[in-house]
Amino acid sequence: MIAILGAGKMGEALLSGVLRAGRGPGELRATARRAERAALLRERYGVETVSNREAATTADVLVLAVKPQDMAALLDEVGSHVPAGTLVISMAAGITTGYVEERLGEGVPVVRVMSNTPVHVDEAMSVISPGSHAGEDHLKLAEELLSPVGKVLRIPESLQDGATALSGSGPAYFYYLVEAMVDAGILLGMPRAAALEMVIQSAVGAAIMLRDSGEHPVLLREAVTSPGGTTIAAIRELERHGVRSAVLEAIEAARNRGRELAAG
Ligand SMILES: NC(=O)C1=CN([C@@H]2O[C@H](COP(=O)(O)OP(=O)(O)OC[C@H]3O[C@@H](n4cnc5c(N)ncnc54)[C@H](O)[C@@H]3O)[C@@H](O)[C@H]2O)C=CC1
Ligand SMILES: O=C(O)[C@@H]1CCC=N1
Repeated sequence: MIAILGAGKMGEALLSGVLRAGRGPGELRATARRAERAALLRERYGVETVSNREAATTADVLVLAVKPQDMAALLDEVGSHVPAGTLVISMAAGITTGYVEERLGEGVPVVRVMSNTPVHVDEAMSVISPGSHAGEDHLKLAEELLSPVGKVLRIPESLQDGATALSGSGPAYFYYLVEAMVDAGILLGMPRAAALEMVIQSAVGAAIMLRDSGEHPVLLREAVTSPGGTTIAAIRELERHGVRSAVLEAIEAARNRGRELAAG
């Protein structure tokens, strides 16, 4: 049985993905802080909602999906009740496997995951790392749970905060760019709906070409950039305003913030 502790945005998305992948609601449990939230999860997915303690003592796989700031309290509540054979999967930004392990009984295996919101459409990027008691079987189990909702990649835990900054937060950067491009359309006198449609379809087309063409992004951009044409006029402005450097610094800042989160 898989229990999701703190089924908020990410926990619910994973829950619905696991159900879409063919598991029955009887194989899942969820916990929530508020009674209305628990009722909504029961109604929407047909899963049983239980207390954190009950989930911790009965699950084979325990998914911790609370905010990093709530992790200490959750682990204080359930840590000593998790049997040694349970796989604990932590989805929180910044929280290390060591942090989770030291709040559980000796030898409980922990896998750290950084996923992202496209889990809603089975296009997540999930990056996993084993803690000190997790072996190949535990990683395989985590992969089995996450692969129906997107891609899964194994990385060393030292790169997890970087992955959080790059792919965990990644969708937000693309949405931000879309927002800015739609504003540019408004500036040029486009109706908002038309601007939004043009930008979203360009984003979808570009994303599918990036994924499916096998071409490097530089070559794809060069193919759009005609000599003396319109695209290079735009690229010159992006370079003049230091957008590439801003992206590097922004993602580094996100990585650094991830490092701070476990400290509370
Ligand atoms: N939102 C995102 O794009 C991503 C979030 N994450 C990580 O996923 C985790 C969850 O994030 P969201 O789903 O966005 O947050 P959220 O706030 O939507 O969900 C967390 C849920 O946990 C519940 N909760 C807190 N303490 C609890 C407790 N002791 N018992 C039961 N329920 C409890 C809250 O009421 C809330 O519903 C975070 O650790 C975050 O770092 C990871 C990747 C992407
Ligand atoms: O902003 C955050 O802290 C979370 C982690 C990755 C995406 N959202």
